[in-house]
Amino acid sequence: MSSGNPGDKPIDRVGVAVLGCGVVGSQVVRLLHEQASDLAARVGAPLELKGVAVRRLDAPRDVDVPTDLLTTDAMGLVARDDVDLVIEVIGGIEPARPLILAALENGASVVTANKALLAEDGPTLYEAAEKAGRDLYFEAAVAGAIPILRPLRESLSGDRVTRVMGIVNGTTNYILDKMDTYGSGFEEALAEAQELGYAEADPTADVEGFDAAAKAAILASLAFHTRVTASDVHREGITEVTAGDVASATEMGSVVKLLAIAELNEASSGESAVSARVHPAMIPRSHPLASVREAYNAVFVESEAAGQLMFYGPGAGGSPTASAVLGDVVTAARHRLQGTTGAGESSYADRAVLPMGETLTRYHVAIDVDDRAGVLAAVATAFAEHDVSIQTVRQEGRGEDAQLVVVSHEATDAQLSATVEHLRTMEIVRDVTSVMRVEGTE
Ligand SMILES: NC(=O)C1=CN([C@@H]2O[C@H](COP(=O)(O)OP(=O)(O)OC[C@H]3O[C@@H](n4cnc5c(N)ncnc54)[C@H](O)[C@@H]3O)[C@@H](O)[C@H]2O)C=CC1
Ligand SMILES: N[C@@H](CC=O)C(=O)O
Ligand code: NA
Repeated sequence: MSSGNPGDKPIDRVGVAVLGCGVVGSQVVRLLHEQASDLAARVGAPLELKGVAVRRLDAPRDVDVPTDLLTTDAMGLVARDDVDLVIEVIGGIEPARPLILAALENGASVVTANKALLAEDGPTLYEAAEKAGRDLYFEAAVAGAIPILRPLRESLSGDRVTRVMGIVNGTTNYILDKMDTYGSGFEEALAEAQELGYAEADPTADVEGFDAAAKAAILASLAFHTRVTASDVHREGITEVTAGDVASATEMGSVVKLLAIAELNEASSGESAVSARVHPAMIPRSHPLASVREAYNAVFVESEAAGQLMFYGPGAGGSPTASAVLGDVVTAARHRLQGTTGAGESSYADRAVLPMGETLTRYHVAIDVDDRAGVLAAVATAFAEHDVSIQTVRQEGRGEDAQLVVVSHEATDAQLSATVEHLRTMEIVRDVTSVMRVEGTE
């Protein structure tokens, strides 16, 4: 805890502005109203809603807002002297960034759910908060309602986190779960996820892995006390995942999940470096993350002293996300009343980010081959030429339908992808039908 701004005048109520009244904003406004007396008791003073900035005054919304509180002038609302706390739930980079910066400059604390902005330009915002002596909280930005950032920032700050692996995008988990459980098509499952309010305004952010990559950057920064931005994160989405991949995973007793992984590795220099990546992977059905269904999220944290911890819950949707926002609001409002701030950003470690090619991983490769003598040996030789050791090989079918399914031991991603390229050029290989990383096994 540090002192807020020495020039602050004491306040006996906390003026709140909400920017954006969509899926999340409408639920924040609802809870501010419905839980007003509990929130006041927890904060120690009433939270007074001063205004709600919207794009269109006459748009339909999921909450009734008194018309005198609605405004289309978000910047004007943020500039008001009676606004002590700004909740930004517009999303995206502009105009969220200038609004948050203006709020902090004007002496308001900020609570945001905006992972895209934090992962792109977090340091600018952290510095502005530090300079203003105000809080900047963003628990809702990663894994919705699940308390994960505060545990990393506070509860685990006495431990040494070594790995964070999670399902942090509800939309893609919903789609993969529907493909796995009901054999649903991709488009149909995405439309359902949009209907349920899980998807981003542009669902490309979900299905191409941008949203999960932003969250991976935030998780890596907090877990390893360093600065990782979204552009440092290796990113692959789920648009290339086929029904064949899902079936191949089922054959293996596994399931396909979009994973966000942040871990401490050793760089070629010998220094410790951060690996941050988002990609689909096969995990065994016995792994705790395999049972994460629908739009639920879960984050698996490994640390030196605590061992393994798992955080699980609703990762998307208006009401769950509003729960995380309100938790931050209570803390920031309390600090504002007490004239203090919480622990700020901790990025003392300044670690390098490991390129994906140097990251150790494992591959599952399904190959259609000619069923004749020497095929298995030729495939094994291709793996050996790239110094990749094979853990298991399974042959399925015969003749025209022969297929080899190979699971490798750990190797660098560069070695593994070179092996796959090599296989594609071999005369006995008719097609490489499924390539996927494998996680969650020894
Ligand atoms: N929907 C979800 O499940 C979750 C969303 N988030 C994050 O919460 C934020 C909000 O997301 P949603 O509510 O889902 O998006 P949304 O698109 O439903 O809501 C955003 C609202 O902001 C309004 N808006 C746009 N420009 C504005 C402006 N200049 N002034 C005032 N209002 C403006 C839009 O009209 C819209 O109603 C995003 O950062 C998102 O990434 C985080 C966790 C979960
Ligand atoms: N679009 C996101 C919303 C929460 O962050 C998701 O699907 O998880
Ligand atoms: Na969260």
